[in-house]
Amino acid sequence: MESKSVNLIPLRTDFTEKHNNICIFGSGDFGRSLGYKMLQSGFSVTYGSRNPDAADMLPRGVEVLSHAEAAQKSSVIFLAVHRNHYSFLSELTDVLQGKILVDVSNNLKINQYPESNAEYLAQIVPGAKVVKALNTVSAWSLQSGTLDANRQVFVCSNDSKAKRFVMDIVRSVGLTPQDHGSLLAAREVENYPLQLFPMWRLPLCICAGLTVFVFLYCLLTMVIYAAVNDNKDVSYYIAVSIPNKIFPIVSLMLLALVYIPGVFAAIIQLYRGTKYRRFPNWLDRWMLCRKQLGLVALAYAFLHAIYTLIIPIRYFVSFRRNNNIIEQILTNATRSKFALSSTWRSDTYLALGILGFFFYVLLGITSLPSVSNAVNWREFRFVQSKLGYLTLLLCTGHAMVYGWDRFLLISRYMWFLPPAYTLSLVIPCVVLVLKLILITPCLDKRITKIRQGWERVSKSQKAASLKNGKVTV
Ligand SMILES: NC(=O)C1=CN([C@@H]2O[C@H](COP(=O)(O)OP(=O)(O)OC[C@H]3O[C@@H](n4cnc5c(N)ncnc54)[C@H](OP(=O)(O)O)[C@@H]3O)[C@@H](O)[C@H]2O)C=CC1
Ligand SMILES: [Cu+2]
Repeated sequence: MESKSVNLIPLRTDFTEKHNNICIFGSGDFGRSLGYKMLQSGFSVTYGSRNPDAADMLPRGVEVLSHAEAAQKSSVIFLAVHRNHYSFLSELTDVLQGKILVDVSNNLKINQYPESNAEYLAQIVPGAKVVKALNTVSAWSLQSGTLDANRQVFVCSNDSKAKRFVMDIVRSVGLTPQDHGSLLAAREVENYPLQLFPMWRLPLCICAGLTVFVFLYCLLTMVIYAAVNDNKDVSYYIAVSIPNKIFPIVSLMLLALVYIPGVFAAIIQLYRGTKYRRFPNWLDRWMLCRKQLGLVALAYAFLHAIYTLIIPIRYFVSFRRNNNIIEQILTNATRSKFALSSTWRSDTYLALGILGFFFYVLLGITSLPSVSNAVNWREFRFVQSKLGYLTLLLCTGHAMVYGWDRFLLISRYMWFLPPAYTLSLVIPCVVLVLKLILITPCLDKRITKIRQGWERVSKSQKAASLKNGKVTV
């Protein structure tokens, strides 16, 4: 509600008469919504259209003229026309001389043309000051006012004055302009709306790959093995039992994958003796998608928690339990005594799971922009690193106590394959052991020094600098 009232008040009042009039070429969806928004914000709007008389769906209170007439009414023209129709502008080069021409266009594919639409426009109308803006805002959100998700407007131009002017207009309609530099950046800006979750692709692919792998592993060792060896049909495991193995196993693997690149980075820096050299590309990409990896891991942990809660109400579980009791009554036998060690084991396993899940959720919450913006850098690092490792430790402990000594029992190896839970322990154990080594005082001190800018000078570098007469410390 508040955002709407802000949108209605012009934030800048020093526009002159001519500046206060905005010209829009094109009376289509975007042109219409933009005009509506401009009117709301206190600007007067003139449309340039091929058929001024036929443009009857435009907001009330606007003027509709031919392109040439409309252009004369304002010093800034928003071009709400698709790129493949820009050719009509070549006849208007005289009237567009010195005008600010705002390119709002998008393409259908990433890097569809050799040059950006804005650069192409600058070639067609060389006398105009071309500014790229507003292409990341949809016509629908402009008109309906649901701009909360995409308030940011990237603006770029070779003319800094024109760029500032357009940024002021953008601000006046309640959006947040972001200076993206020269027109060279237009290509990148035009690609933004076409990208589909770019940071999520790698984490989702890794997650999908691991899910398929663990599913096949469980299918083989649980369902197919039982069918082949014991002639038993346990295919119903596919609905709940196997997913409840996949979710915790993949979740723990993904959580470990969040922390392993940090460990690799520290090892690389220690080996190189400097932080002033780029990491390999694969490591950079991996580091950048850690948050997404963590969130996918959290989603799987959630599913594991829900699947675990429904275990007591499953038919097959209650059937087995009741059958066991009935059998004991009929044979008048007590099969098992209360085992203290098993009680400890199961309680520890559950407690570690609950605590691990709690910190998991806490990590997820602190990665939300609204929360991470409210904490300083040190607090953020504390939560993401220290609490992150604590979560990994608790969850690894949870999986270890769950499995206990099962990995030692040969009867648990189906076709020589270890029990599925052991798969989840490999990466976390590697990460935790490496981290333990890295936090030993001698290595920790060295890494801290490197991260503060210290560099190890190699013998050859020393010799070279001595040769050049330089003194190195
Ligand atoms: N729709 C959206 O949500 C968004 C659109 N954009 C961009 O805004 C621009 C306009 O999109 P949109 O409004 O959806 O498209 P429309 O097809 O709805 O409108 C385009 C307008 O361009 C004009 N036009 C069509 N053909 C020609 C031609 N041969 N010569 C001159 N003018 C012509 C017409 O206006 P008239 O009849 O008055 O001349 C027409 O209404 C595009 O570049 C698009 O990429 C950017 C962000 C979001
Ligand atoms: Cu669990």
